Amino acid sequence: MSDGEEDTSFLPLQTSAFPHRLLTSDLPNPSNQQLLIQTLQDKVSEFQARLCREDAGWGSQGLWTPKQECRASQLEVAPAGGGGSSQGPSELHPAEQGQGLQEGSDTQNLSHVKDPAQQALIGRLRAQVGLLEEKLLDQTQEVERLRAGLGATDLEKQLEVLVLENERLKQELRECQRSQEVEALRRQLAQRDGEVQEQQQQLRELQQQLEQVLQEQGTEPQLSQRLRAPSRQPMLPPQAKYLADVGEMAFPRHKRTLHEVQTQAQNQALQEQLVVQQDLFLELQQQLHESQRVSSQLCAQVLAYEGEMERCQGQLEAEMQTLEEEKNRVIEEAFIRAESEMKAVHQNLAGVRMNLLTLQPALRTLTCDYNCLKRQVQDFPFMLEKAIAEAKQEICHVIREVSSTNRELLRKYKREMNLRKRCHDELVRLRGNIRVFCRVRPVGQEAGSSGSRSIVTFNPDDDALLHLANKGKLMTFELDKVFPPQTTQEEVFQEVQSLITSCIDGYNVCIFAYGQTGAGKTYTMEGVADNPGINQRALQLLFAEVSEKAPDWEFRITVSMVEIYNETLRNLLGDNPSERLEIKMCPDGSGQLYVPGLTEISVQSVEDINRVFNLGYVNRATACTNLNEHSSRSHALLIVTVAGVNTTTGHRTSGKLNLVDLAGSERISRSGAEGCRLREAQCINKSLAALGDVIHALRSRQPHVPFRNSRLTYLLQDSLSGDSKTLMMVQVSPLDSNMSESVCSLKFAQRVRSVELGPASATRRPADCSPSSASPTHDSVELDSPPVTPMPLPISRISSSGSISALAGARRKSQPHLSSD
Ligand SMILES: Nc1ncnc2c1ncn2[C@@H]1O[C@H](COP(=O)(O)OP(=O)(O)OP(=O)(O)O)[C@@H](O)[C@H]1O
Repeated sequence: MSDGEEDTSFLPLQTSAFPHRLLTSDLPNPSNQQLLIQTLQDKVSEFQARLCREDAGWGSQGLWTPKQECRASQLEVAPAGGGGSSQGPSELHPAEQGQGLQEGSDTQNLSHVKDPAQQALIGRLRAQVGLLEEKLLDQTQEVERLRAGLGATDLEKQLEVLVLENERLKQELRECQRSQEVEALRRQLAQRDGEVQEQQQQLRELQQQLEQVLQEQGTEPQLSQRLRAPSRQPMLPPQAKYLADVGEMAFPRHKRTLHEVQTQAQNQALQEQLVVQQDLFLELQQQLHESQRVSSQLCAQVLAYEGEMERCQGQLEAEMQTLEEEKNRVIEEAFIRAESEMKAVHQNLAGVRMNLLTLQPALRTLTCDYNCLKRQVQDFPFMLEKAIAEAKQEICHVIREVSSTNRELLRKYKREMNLRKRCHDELVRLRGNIRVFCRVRPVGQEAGSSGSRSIVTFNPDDDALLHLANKGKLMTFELDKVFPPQTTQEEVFQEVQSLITSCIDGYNVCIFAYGQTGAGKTYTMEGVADNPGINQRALQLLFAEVSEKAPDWEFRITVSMVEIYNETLRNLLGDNPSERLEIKMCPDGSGQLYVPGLTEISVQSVEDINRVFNLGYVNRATACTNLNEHSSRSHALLIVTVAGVNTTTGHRTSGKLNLVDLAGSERISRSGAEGCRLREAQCINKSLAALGDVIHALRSRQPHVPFRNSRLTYLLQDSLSGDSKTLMMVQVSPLDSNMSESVCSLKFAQRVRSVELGPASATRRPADCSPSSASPTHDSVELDSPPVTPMPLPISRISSSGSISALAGARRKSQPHLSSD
């Protein structure tokens, strides 16, 4: 070792931080620590044992050299600095060193160690090791306790893996180092042992030689002899041999010199051996440095692992702290929540208790009710049987009462019906069986109306008055009802529907539309497609009334369509519309009239009516070239027969509704007609005049009614006589261009209506009328014919069944249709 080089191989272990930190660290596996400590202790012990052996070897020779003293002083003073080697031989005696060993450490099991300093050092180390082992055990138990309390976490698992890895690396390192060191130490030990033995042998031989030389100083011959026998001193160095030779020559003078030389030679040899030992010692020191360096590395690793473990433990503790705080917080929240819930539950419980207390009386009441009901249920079959029997008796009694009441009601109903009919008859009688209405058509829709103005005015306070401005004079006409131009078809029909329904009761009814051409007769009777007139509405009303009376009454409604042109009667629903029909006396001697060949078609719905009207208009069109012209000059009759039977009483009724669209009432002088037109006009005027005469005669209760003056009145004889009801609808144009015709029409209406009504005659119902009354039998009966008692005219004694399905597709444009709705 050179001066200034710091030898730390013999630093006291208690001053090093390594063992303390190693043992006080929180290593998870104490067995690893113990193993490491044990390894270090073994190394120290082995090194100490080797030193002891060396010391023992030196001590056995009884020699103490300054070098040995110097090494001992280095063991003690090395921590103070690196000048141990330069301080020279220590003043400390070996005996004092042994005393220090006994005072400073446990000398147990250290008897083999001669060096007291080493013994003290080892004792202190062992004491530290024992102290640290106790600390380590405590730490290990603390770690185990924490681990048991926390359970395995990810951090702990990671720590365990690191520890296992650390242990494995340490083990490998220890095994490697131990095997290398043990091997090296063994070799060194063996070498040192050999060298020591060889040196001891040489020393023993030198001592023997020295003793012999000393003995020979007293015994020259023995010395000379020994000096002459070089073969016996083969180990003497050449200098000694040379000195022996010189001694032999100058023995007395060089005896002392020889002794000195030999001593020097021996010292030199010992010096050389000491140098070798020092080299060996330096080598061992280097090995110890190497071992300490490895130990330092291991300590660094252990420190790193300790840091890692401390960090992990810190994290673990922080996590535990966080979990603990979280647990406390959750427990506190749960406690608060549980308290509030408990409070709510207590409140609910209190409410439930209150409800329970409240419900108990109700429960008792319900229990009583239940028991009562139970008894009632048990008694129910008997009560039910009894109640059923009573109910049956009561029902039978009620049925009997209802039957008697029904009979009484039926009787009252019949009486009321008769009373109603009598009242109606009385009303009609008071109002007159013949009524005259006037309808003024609107301006602007008449042919040739341009430049003309209205001359008709109305009285807003009296709907029976009509004023006509004629050449500066205001003519006033009084009728039963005046319809101004704005009157709708529905309003007109409402005024006539009472007449129509009376035919269901067995009355005969005639409704005439009278007026000049274009005054609106056809519009009033037939109407237009989207606004039907009286014909369609009358049939629709009849259907409604008949259905209302069902099932007490069964009705059959039949229709016939007839045209009278130039006093010729034609069947519009027959197969041959051109065929002329005749009005004949019934051959059974009843005196009733009938029209042989007149077609009657039974209708039951709106669709049937439309088909009948189509057929009538088609047949009317085929009989003439110009339908419009022809229609203005012919009378069109729609004859509706309503026959009913009471399903209860068997009472029968039969009424006839005649809806007549008369021909235009123009004067011949105005039209200037000639030839055929003149004959047409003559026929029209004749029939219209005959109609006026008949109505006048009927209204004035004349004993003779000239029915036979025209085909029209003759055909309608049964519907005009007796208690039949007649309505004359006079159509008037309001234009001044039609002034004269309007005046004529209104005068005709006035003449018909102005007849004074006579005392009420004993009218008879058609069903009650006796057909035996005398009636004119000749067609040429004039107005002065003897009075006749009106009687019904049986029109269709022989009727051909009309085929509705054979209707042609052609249809007159103005033909209105009833809606099936
Ligand atoms: N009140 C009314 N409202 C609206 N239009 C009417 C009215 N009266 C008549 N008309 C119209 O006047 C025209 C002639 O009427 P309509 O054919 O009914 O006369 P008419 O008296 O029957 O003639 P004709 O004697 O030639 O048959 C028709 O187009 C008809 O639609």
